[in-house]
Amino acid sequence: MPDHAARETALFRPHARQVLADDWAVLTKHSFDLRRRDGSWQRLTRETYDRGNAACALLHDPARDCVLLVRQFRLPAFVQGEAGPLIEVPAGRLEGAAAADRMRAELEEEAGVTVTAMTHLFDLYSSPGTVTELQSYFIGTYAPGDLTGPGGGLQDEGEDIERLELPLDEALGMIETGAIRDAKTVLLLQHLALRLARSAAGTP
Ligand SMILES: Nc1nc2c(ncn2[C@@H]2O[C@H](COP(=O)(O)OP(=O)(O)O[C@H]3O[C@H](CO)[C@@H](O)[C@H](O)[C@@H]3O)[C@@H](O)[C@H]2O)c(=O)[nH]1
Ligand SMILES: [Mg+2]
Repeated sequence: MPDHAARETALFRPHARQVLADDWAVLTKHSFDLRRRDGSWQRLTRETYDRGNAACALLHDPARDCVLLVRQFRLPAFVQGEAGPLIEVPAGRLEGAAAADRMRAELEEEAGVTVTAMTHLFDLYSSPGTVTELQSYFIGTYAPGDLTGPGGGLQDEGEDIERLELPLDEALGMIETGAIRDAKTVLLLQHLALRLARSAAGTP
């Protein structure tokens, strides 16, 4: 990733940087001057957590009107009080690869699906107050014959991922009850519902 935090702009003047942790991801404390809207400069410190960029994808089977999701244990959600594993769309870190290529590989690894038709929607910040991550969102279709592998994730990386196929309406209902509360998953399910409603109404 280019080092934009070292760059002086009309808004931002870097002052000092300290790496607080450099292990799984990099936690950095930045000191910088920020130009306020009245033209004055203010010295600030902020921390960034850099775990690279990521991609996520929602696959829909139009014939059965169901979606392909995964369920896995997430420690940060458990720390927050989540009782069990989280239901999510397949997703993964890019590790330097192109987003579409990495996403196809993640779909194989996590959900055992070989995807043919997939469209890039947009790139969104996951949590821009803290995390540098930009996440590429994809949507696509699949059929039962595309479920060619076992999925499950990489055991030697500690992954134990369950594949779920749910009717779209049931998945949308699970957002209302709180059974699905991973933000990227909610966003993609609602995006799909909106797309299908617009296409049924003949709206482009
Ligand atoms: N050793 C170690 N491994 C970690 C750590 N954090 C995560 N891992 C492991 O690293 C792997 C990363 O798997 P990916 O599939 O590449 O990423 P992801 O965790 O699914 O990330 C996606 O989903 C997250 C949850 O919604 C998102 O936060 C993230 O942005 C991304 O979309 C997983 O095996 C995970 O357990 C850590 O601190 N240390
Ligand atoms: Mg993953």
